[in-house]
Amino acid sequence: MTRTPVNVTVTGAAGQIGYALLFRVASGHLLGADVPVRLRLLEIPQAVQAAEGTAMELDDCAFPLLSGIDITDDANVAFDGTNVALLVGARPRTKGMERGDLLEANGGIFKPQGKAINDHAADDVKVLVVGNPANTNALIAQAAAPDVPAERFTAMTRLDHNRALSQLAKKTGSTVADIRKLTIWGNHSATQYPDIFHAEIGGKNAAETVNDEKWLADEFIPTVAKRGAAIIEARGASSAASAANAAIDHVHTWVNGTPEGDWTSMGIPSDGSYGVPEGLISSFPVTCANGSYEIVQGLDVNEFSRTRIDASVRELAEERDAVRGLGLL
Ligand SMILES: NC(=O)c1ccc[n+]([C@@H]2O[C@H](COP(=O)([O-])OP(=O)(O)OC[C@H]3O[C@@H](n4cnc5c(N)ncnc54)[C@H](O)[C@@H]3O)[C@@H](O)[C@H]2O)c1
Ligand SMILES: O=C(O)C[C@H](O)C(=O)O
Repeated sequence: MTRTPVNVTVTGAAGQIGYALLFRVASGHLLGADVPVRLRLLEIPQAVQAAEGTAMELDDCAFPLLSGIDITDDANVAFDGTNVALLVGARPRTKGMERGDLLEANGGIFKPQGKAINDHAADDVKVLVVGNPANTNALIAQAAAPDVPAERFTAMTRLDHNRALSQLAKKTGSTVADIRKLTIWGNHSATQYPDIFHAEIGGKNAAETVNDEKWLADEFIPTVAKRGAAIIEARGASSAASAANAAIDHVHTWVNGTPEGDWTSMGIPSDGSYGVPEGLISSFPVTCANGSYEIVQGLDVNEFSRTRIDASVRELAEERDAVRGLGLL
């Protein structure tokens, strides 16, 4: 193998999502079937041994693209030279909690990790925050990394995007492959807004095809927004395989681009577009090309959408103020 391996750091490597994620990173699904990777696994000291067990299994898969695995409990080591950082390690919520309830428990993880990324990561580092509350944790990490361009810090709303695709396909008797230009706006929380007004199904406008505002307001939006809680209720544990899959999708699209005529949803630092205050990490419709993303501009936002986007953005501002109060920003 002649190509230099890409360093991929995964935090929380011994957790549920870590277990579903690492094998796909190592087999080429994250970056491409011709891109060798070196894995850097970060865990808390008590879970290092479990991460070593996973590393043994990774070895046993004999993945041709996997050039090595390092395991550490030191963030400065884990992020040394990292090109892609997947920040998964954080506590998941349990039944009855909202993701925002994790702010205090998890927020403290992301400031030192942001600093370690600032001080040690490769110049081209791309960061995806999965640990909840993902948007605000990404904001904390980004604020602690002033030397890294802010736009490299992103939060995962691709799971919400994928959930919305599936719900819309079911409702309309289409397949997810028929659907384009769906958007998740705002926070990865119960206030998020899955928007089908610009989406297309087989080239036709999705909202017109559905033609059922009651379904949109009372079924589609709450089903997507509360899917995480429904999974916790049913499984007794938060989503893991679908979350890992969405993390793979997020980074793969960021690196390899969105298909012509489509876009995706990513939590990214706002540049003020669509009235979202600059700096908040909010989900937007984006296109990706050449390893960068751009917000899709010029979409007409109707009143139904405006109210919902504003509510979710308000929550993001409140979360930002709360972590500022905790000294994390
Ligand atoms: N954004 C999303 O769409 C989405 C989807 C699913 C889950 N999540 C979130 O992802 C996070 C992880 O979920 P999980 O199911 O894998 O949880 P888990 O409890 O199974 O695993 C978390 C792992 O993180 C480790 N960890 C804790 N603190 C750490 C630190 N400072 N550094 C490194 N590792 C650390 C723990 O030891 C544990 O192994 C949760 O916060 C969950 O809510 C987000
Ligand atoms: O809902 C959760 O707490 C886990 C995750 O964010 C999800 O959306 O499944």
